[in-house]
Amino acid sequence: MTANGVTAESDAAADGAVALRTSGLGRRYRGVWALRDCSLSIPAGRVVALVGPNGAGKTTLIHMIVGLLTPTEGEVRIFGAATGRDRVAFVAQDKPLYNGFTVAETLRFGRTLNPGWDDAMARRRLADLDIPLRRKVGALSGGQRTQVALTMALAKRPDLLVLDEPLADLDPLARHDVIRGLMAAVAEHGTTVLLSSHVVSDLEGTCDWLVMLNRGRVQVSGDLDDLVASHRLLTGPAEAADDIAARLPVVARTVSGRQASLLVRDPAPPADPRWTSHAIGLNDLIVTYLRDPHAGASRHLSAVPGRVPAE
Ligand SMILES: Nc1ncnc2c1ncn2[C@@H]1O[C@H](COP(=O)(O)OP(=O)(O)OP(=O)(O)O)[C@@H](O)[C@H]1O
Repeated sequence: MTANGVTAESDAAADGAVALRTSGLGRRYRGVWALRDCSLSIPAGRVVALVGPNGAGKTTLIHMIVGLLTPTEGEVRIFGAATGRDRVAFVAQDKPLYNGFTVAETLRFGRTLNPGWDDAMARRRLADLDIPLRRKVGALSGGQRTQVALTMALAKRPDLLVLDEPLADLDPLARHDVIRGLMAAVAEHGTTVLLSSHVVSDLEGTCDWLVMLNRGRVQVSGDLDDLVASHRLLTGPAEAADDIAARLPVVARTVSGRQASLLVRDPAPPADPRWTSHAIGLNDLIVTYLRDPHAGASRHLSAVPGRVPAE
C-alpha cells in the first residue's frame, strides 16, 4: 500500500501494469473546456470509481477513453497502446439496445460483431438472472435492460470495462444485484473496471480506486483505502485554524461558530491539545472534496493528486 495516488501511479508505471493512462487530456466545446489537464494512471485489475458533481466532465472523459470523442489536447493509452480500444467494452448512460430485437437476437448481433465473443457465458449469465431470451428488449424492465447491456459488454471479454452511470434508474435491490454480478464477473477474469456514479454508497465495498473530477479538473486519484487512511478531520478552536492551516496540508475547512473543522491530508498529530483528530469515512471524504472545487489545491500538496509524475 502506498501513501497517496501519486506514489501508487509511479508503482503501477514501474511494473508495467497500467491499464489506462491519460496525459494532459483535454476537451473543449465551443471555446469552453469541459475537461482539462487530465493526467491519470490506473493500475490494471482495479475497480475504479469516477465521481464528480454534475457537469464535472465524467462523460467527456469516458467518451475520450472509449474513442467516441477526439481530445482537443493530450492523449489516452490503453494498456500502453494508443490503439488499444479493441480491449475496451463500454456501457453508455442510456444503454442503447435495439428495442425491436429479442434478447437472443441481441446476443447473436454481439456474436457477429465481436470475434472474442463468449456466448456460453452470456447465456449462462442471463439464465441466472431469469431474463428470457425470447423477450423483446423493449419489453424488459430498466434493471433487466442494464443487465443485458452489461452481459453484452462482459461477453466481449474486455480487459477494460467502462460503465457510465450504470446504476442510475435502478432500484436499490437491482443496483445491488447489478454490482454483485459485475464484481463476480470481474473477479473471475481480472478485468479493470472504470465506473462513474453519483451514488457513493454503491461504490463503497465495490471500488478500490477513486478518481474525483471537479469543474473539469482531476481533484484526486488514488487507492481508495489509502486515500481514506491518509485524511484526518481535525476539530478545534476557530481562532487557531489559520495557524494550523499554515503548517498542515489542509484540503478543506469549515467554521461553525467557535469551532473549526479541517480536512487534512497526511497530517502529523497537532501539537495544540485543543485540537482533536478523527478518522473520516469515504462518504464524508468525497462530499468534502466535491463541495469545494478547490479542495486539495493547497500549497502544501507538492504534487496534485492524480497527476502522473513526468516520465
Ligand atoms: N456536446 C457538448 N457541447 C457543449 N458542451 C458540452 C457538450 N457535452 C458536454 N458539455 C459540457 O461539458 C461539461 C462536462 O460535461 P459532462 O457531460 O462530461 O459532465 P458529467 O460529469 O458527465 O455530468 P453529469 O454528472 O451531469 O452526467 C458540462 O459543462 C457540459 O455542459
